[in-house]
Amino acid sequence: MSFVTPDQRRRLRSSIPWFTTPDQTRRSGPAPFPPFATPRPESRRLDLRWPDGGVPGRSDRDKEVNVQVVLRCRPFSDDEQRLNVQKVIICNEQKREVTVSSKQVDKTFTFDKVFGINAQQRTIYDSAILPVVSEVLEGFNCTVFAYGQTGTGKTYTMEGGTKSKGELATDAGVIPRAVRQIFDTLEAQKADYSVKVSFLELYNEEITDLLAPDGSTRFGEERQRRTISLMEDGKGGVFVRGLEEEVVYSASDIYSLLERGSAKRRTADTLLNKQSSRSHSIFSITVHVREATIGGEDLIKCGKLNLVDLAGSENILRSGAREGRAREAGEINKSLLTLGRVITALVEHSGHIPYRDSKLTRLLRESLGGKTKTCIIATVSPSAHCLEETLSTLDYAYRAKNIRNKPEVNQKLSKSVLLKDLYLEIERMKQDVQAAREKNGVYIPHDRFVQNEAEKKMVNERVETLENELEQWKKKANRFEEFYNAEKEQTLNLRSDIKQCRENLENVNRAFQELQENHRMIKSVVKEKEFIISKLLCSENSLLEQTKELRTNLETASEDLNTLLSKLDCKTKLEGENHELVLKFGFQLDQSLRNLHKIVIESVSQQNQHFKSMEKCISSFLASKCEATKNLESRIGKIKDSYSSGVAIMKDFACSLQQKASQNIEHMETTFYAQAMTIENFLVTAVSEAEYVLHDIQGSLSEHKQLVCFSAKQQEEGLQRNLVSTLVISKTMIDFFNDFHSRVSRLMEILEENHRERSCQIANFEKKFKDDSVREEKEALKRITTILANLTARKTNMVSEALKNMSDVNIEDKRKLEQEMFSIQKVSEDAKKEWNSYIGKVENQIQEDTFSMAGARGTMEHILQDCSKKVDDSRQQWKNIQLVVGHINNNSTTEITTYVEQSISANSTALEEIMSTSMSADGKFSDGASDLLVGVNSLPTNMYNPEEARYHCAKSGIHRGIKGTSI
Ligand SMILES: Nc1ncnc2c1ncn2[C@@H]1O[C@H](COP(=O)(O)OP(=O)(O)OP(=O)(O)O)[C@@H](O)[C@H]1O
Repeated sequence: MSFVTPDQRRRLRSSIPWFTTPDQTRRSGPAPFPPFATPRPESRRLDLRWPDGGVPGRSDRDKEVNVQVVLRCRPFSDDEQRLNVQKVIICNEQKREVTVSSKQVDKTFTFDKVFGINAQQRTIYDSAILPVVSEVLEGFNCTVFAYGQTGTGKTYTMEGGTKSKGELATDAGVIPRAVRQIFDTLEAQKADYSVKVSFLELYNEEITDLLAPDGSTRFGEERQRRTISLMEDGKGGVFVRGLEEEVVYSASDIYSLLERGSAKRRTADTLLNKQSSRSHSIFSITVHVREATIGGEDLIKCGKLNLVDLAGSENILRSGAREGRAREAGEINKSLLTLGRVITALVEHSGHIPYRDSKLTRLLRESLGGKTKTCIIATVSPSAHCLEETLSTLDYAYRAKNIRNKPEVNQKLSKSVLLKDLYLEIERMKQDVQAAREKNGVYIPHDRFVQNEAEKKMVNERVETLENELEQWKKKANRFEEFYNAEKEQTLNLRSDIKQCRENLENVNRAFQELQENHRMIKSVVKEKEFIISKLLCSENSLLEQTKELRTNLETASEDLNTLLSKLDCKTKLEGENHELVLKFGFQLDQSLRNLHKIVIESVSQQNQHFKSMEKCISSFLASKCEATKNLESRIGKIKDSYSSGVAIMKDFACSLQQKASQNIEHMETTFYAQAMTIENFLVTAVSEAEYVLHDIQGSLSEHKQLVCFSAKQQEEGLQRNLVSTLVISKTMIDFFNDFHSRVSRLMEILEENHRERSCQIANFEKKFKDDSVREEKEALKRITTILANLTARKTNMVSEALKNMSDVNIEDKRKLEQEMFSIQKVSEDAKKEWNSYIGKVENQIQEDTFSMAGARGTMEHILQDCSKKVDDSRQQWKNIQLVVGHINNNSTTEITTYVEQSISANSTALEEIMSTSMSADGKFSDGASDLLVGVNSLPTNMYNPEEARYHCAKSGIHRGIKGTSI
């Protein structure tokens, strides 16, 4: 291999992949790697080795690491000191905490490292950046970027204060220190290496090459500011087409390039920073290190360090930016905003990360969530004036801590591939030189060239845009395809799951429906029972009401009866009064008769006197007088007879009335007694019937209760059985899984053991091989030709022996694995069998349960029918009772009314009879009295002779009768 010497230093113009691995570089453009340019041409064996001695290991690939975030607080500027600005930032480097403390806020943030105002550049570099640069030399791609408000020391941190080409100044920043570390390490390792650098600026979304040659030609300025384009590499990465990489041979080379590039950076004087960077800059150092392998072929290890100095976020008002500067600041803020959105999306694991929204995020894509190791240096000001921006920076940085990258070691390249690329590049350059020398290229006027260039640029841009779009579409299509496939797979899985679920659901639904049905039935039965009971209670209540009503009616009837009895009493009283009246009348009559008798005696005595005086005179008239007396006597007898007959009639009538009334009362009493008895009997019957019905209902209820209890018990038993079987099966499953787990862990142990054994064997083999190689090399020096054959044979034997051993081990492993698999299969089979038996058991159980439930349902239906029939019967009975009670009530009312009416009419008839009898007696009496008066009056008063009358009386016996009456 021929190395290029320092005097062959030249610029390599290439299409440089951005933040990508060398294999991607190879694909993207011709001859991307410089020849090895170590200023020590002698070839040496390298001491540098990959940790795993080869391609990056699986563990490397899978390992995710968080983005490291370092916070730095700058000291007060002179102006701030002069104005005595309040300090709001307190840094605790030990605790790695930074506290923002002011009147408005008091907030503490923790970072991976925290550096206060007194932190030196060297301290920061040694503790935060040095490990990162070491990783670059191990073959990783690493990025360090500074982020913060304008004027907080990003450029100071990255580049440093004073620039010196020789020794590092104390305030030298990250870039010069990293360059120094890289060269020092490589030199110390005496490695064959090549280092190249690039320096680009991103200003207003345009990329310019800061290392492009100065305006040596008249188109210099134009070339200097010529924008270059960012291209997609088709594998998710980007590369900057036309960015020049400068091969460097020493640290001082880089310093001068850095100085040159920095001088070209767009800066401006703002209120917050006298030399404020108005663009983002990316300084990249790519290191290639050659290392020899066992096979003798050289491999090239590659690492890349990207040092990013972002333009400061700024408050346009406070930075005093106007017009162009304000637009510029707007662009800066926009790209930083996109960076913020990317960080947020990464932290929140959003499906879409908006990398494509700005060129800055496209360039930093691999550093944020990619395969690069990243360290962010967040810079803040201690000043209270910057509180808002400081908080925003701290929030931003704090969120960025959660971004996880998957760093991967770059794949090593073989020397031959590298050489091929270099030859191609040399060939292309030769052709260029030849064309220039022979002047057989294309020569056109400058204006046309500028025009053509402009057109080319436009076309390029258009192509780039179209390529981007195409790439995007392709990506989208891929995404959709992936999504479609995933969806398809998921749909299939889901379908089978759904099928399974449906089956399960159907089973569960069936069981649930059955249970629901049973529950519903039981509920309805209970409801019906409740309804029946409530109805019975209602009817009982209404019966009680009716009974009460009946009692009230009876009471009313008995009151009526009492009234009737009192009326009868009245009537009896009236009759008594009548009797008294009759007696009085008889007494008065007697009195009258006595009076009459007296009068008659007086008359007789007078007549006797007359008789005596006129005995002689009226003796002639005695005959007539005797006749008249006889008539009178007969009339008096008649009156006496009629009077006594009247009294007897009255007495008979009163007796008959008395008899009738007592008969009536007796009749009524018997009727009422009979009615009361009927009602009582009826009530007794009704109550006994009701009791019977209630007893029946209670019986059926208790029957139901028993049945429900029985079915519940049966269900409980079934569930218990299910539970037991579930427990058994779960225990079996747990046992199975435990067994499975123990077997798997045993398998793992065996595998690990095998792995260890194999590693051990390999290491032994390697060691042995090395020892043998050294020994054999020594021997080979002596007996190169003869021993070479033996050596080869021995090596072959050794290799075959080792291979045999390995294959034996493999066979053994396979056997063990097969054994384990067999046992696992057996366990699975057992589990399957148990599961099937369990399913059978469960099915039988369910069938039994279903059968018993059907039986219970039939019985319940039967009982319900009985119950409803009984309820109908009882309803009918109660209706009958109602009718009978109504009938009895009506009858008794009618009978009582009739009796009362009859009694009233009988009473009135009796009264009428009494009246008529009394009147007829009166008439007869008055007739007799008048007759008597007439007879008395008809007697001759002048001829009355008492002697004659006495004579006549004596003759007729009247005198005796009168005397007897008076006695
Ligand atoms: N840690 C520090 N020690 C001493 N001086 C510092 C420190 N940090 C920053 N400075 C000074 O502060 C000023 C602004 O720093 P610098 O230009 O690096 O800020 P910046 O963040 O890059 O600003 P911008 O975003 O505007 O470019 C400089 O004069 C610099 O020397």
